[in-house]
Amino acid sequence: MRYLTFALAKGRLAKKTLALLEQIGITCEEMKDPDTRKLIFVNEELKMKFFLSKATDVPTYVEYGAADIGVVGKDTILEEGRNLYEVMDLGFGKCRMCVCGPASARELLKKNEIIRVASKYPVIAKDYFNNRKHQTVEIIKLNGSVELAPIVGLSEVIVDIVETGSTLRENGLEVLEEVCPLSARMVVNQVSLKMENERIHKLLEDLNRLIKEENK
Ligand SMILES: Nc1ncnc2c1ncn2[C@@H]1O[C@H](COP(=O)(O)OP(=O)(O)OP(=O)(O)O)[C@@H](O)[C@H]1O
Ligand SMILES: O=P(O)(O)OC[C@H]1O[C@H](OP(=O)(O)OP(=O)(O)O)[C@H](O)[C@@H]1O
Repeated sequence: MRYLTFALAKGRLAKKTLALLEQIGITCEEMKDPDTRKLIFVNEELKMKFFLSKATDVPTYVEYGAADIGVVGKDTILEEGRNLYEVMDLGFGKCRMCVCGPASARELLKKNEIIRVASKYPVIAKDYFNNRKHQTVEIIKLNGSVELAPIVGLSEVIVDIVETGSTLRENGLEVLEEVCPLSARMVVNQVSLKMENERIHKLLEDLNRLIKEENK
């Protein structure tokens, strides 16, 4: 039997991803060691391999088949635009992609004026405003602390993730429009879904059952 390889996003989603897999009997003890510098972990019994990578790289590993299965946020899937199958909403890591800014920016969005939009997610931001043909926007790519942009005058608004809303509140900003809801998703390589159909379907069935029970 060949190994089934999982690419998991490190960071915020990692802990819950590992906990979810553990609940359906997919474990890898070695991976839990916080001091390990190892990058890939093997469960010989299950014939499975696991690695954690930067979230934005998960869709790349899965598209090329270096991983059969990936777990990553919907935001990353949309931004990376890779060829893969999104097979399941895992129901954790819930947040929203929003257009945010100071309350005064509301008027600019209504008036269809030219606006500058700062974001870590230039593709999502561009797609969102492209659908509004009447508004011209300049997208400015940032790599973090995006809320700074309207405060220091880099942009009028931002497109960013909002979870609790604390970052916005503490910086005098608010949600102006919602782009889409987000959560962690399972993605599968297109060839693997055919070649490893049985094993992947069993995994999806187990996860579905678990998620349904948890939501009861
Ligand atoms: N409050 C939140 N802020 C950001 N991402 C969140 C939040 N809640 C859930 N998520 C999910 O977690 C993922 C981000 O995880 P993480 O914060 O580890 O990465 P990151 O900050 O984008 O990475 P990096 O620090 O490498 O830029 C997002 O892709 C999103 O799907
Ligand atoms: O609504 P909240 O609960 O405040 O969460 C949202 C904030 O968290 C994320 O930033 P992160 O901590 O990943 O830092 P970054 O901005 O440097 O990416 C996101 O980009 C928002 O800034």
